[in-house]
Amino acid sequence: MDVPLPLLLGSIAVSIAVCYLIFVRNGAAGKRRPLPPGPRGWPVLGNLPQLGDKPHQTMCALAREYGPLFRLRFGCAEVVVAASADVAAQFLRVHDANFSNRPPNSGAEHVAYNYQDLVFAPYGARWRALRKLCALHLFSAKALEDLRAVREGEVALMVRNLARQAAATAPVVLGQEANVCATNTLARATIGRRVFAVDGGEGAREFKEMVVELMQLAGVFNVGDFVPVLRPLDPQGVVAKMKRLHRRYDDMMNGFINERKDGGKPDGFAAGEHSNDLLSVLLARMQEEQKVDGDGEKVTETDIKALLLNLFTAGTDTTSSTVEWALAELIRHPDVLKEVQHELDTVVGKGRLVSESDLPRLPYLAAVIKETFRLHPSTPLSLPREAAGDCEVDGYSIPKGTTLLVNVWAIGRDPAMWPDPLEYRPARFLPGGTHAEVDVKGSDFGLIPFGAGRRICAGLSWGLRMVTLMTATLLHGFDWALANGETPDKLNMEEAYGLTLQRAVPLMVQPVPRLLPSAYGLWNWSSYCRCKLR
Ligand code: HEM
Repeated sequence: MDVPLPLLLGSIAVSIAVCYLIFVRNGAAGKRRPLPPGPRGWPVLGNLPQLGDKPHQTMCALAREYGPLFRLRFGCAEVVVAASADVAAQFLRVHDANFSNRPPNSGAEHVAYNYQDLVFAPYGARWRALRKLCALHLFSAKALEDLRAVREGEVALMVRNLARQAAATAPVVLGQEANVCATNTLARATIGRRVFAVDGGEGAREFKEMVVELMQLAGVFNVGDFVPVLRPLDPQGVVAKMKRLHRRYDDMMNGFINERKDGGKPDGFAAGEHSNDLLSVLLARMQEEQKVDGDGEKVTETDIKALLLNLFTAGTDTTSSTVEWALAELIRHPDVLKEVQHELDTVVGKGRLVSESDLPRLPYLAAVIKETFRLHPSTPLSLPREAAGDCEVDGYSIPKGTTLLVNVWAIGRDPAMWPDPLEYRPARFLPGGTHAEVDVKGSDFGLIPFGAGRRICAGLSWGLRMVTLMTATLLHGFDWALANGETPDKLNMEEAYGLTLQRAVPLMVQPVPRLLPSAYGLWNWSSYCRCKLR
């Protein structure tokens, strides 16, 4: 974009003045206690240019230099980064009430219906009501149990589809298969039907790309969010992309709602199956003119679209990319794969697929899932929080308005917490291991892939159940060979940064069925034998 020089210079001058005023104010506040240490930043932009293309890794390195609580400046915004379990616990347990809001950002404004969603809703009655709605209809113990057959059915469908593909020579893009499964499962629970054909197709690829694009855009530290006068200029083009993406999501959400209003269904999809799926409940509330929080505004179509958007974006790629990382780690660690398959064969046998009722009897599998979350948390910097008031943490002043980033990725690799932190070793979570009692549900701050405190992931119970069931079923159902002549020791494990942690190179595999054909619902022995013999 061409920006006239006088306008640019004027903008920078105003930015310097605004930032200076903020520093003077924060300097006065900081007299009581020092601000946390941190690297010196650039004029105006602060530390933004130093973040690199993988900010969670840069911030991990900075923690080694400045300690587990350090300070950055993004334009005019004060930022603190928590990079140890102890410091994270200070923020998310001791001071959680003070950090229960999210800072303003262009993603919430331009994609998430101007903060009308759940993820970015200000902490208060409306946020509470939205969480309650989700808990009641999707994530409570009862709702989870009611929807168990949906999850098991969709996972079985994915596995059957993979068993069919195993007879072909084309490699499978595992993340894509897992994404179709995660998305269809969530869709059946929320809008009462699948959104993709089981083998995915173009629509599924497009949807995954949309979620990945959203996560990439949300992961960009947008200069316009931090240097107010540069905001209208949108120097990185992020806002323009967000607006375009929002229109595509909005079309999709309108499609879901209009189809339900018309009582119809698009070609090729099963009719709606739940008269009490989340969409039905929300539409009924809208028609009855009920209020979201019993007190504020009535439920509107925008509320419904914003909530569905949250669920479809926060709940799909997070789940499928964790499954993809798990499979990649197990392909690299055949001894661990053998151990987990032995456990699965012993508990489940070879004549059927894994069911959710098997999961409590699979401790080694549970350890595999924890170890995967430790090394590959799907949101490496969690979601940001904002200080509602001044507070003190670890002897440092944290002024009101400071943005908090919790480096979940760095905490999972902290050598002070985890012996041999870079080694994939699930046994550390088994009885007798160094971390036998640790779980991922927000009370052990060394392992918080779902965050912690009041704003902990709303879909934790669903996400954890899906990741565990999908991984278990894939490991039980197949042996895995890498495609394209790749060898396990050379498998590329690089990360591509976004708000969620994608693999830089998607995992391409050849599944080789290892159960009786009837377990997959396959009765065609010839196609089964062909894939067994390859
Ligand atoms: C592997 C799966 C998942 C991971 C690792 C994950 C991780 C996270 C994290 C780190 C946060 C921020 C928590 C914080 O601020 O402390 C979050 C928030 C959230 N997640 Fe998840 N998530 C997953 C699956 C899901 C699913 C399946 C859904 C819904 C279908 C979901 C919906 C949400 C929502 C609505 C929030 C915002 C909560 C709030 O602001 O109150 N997530 N998630």
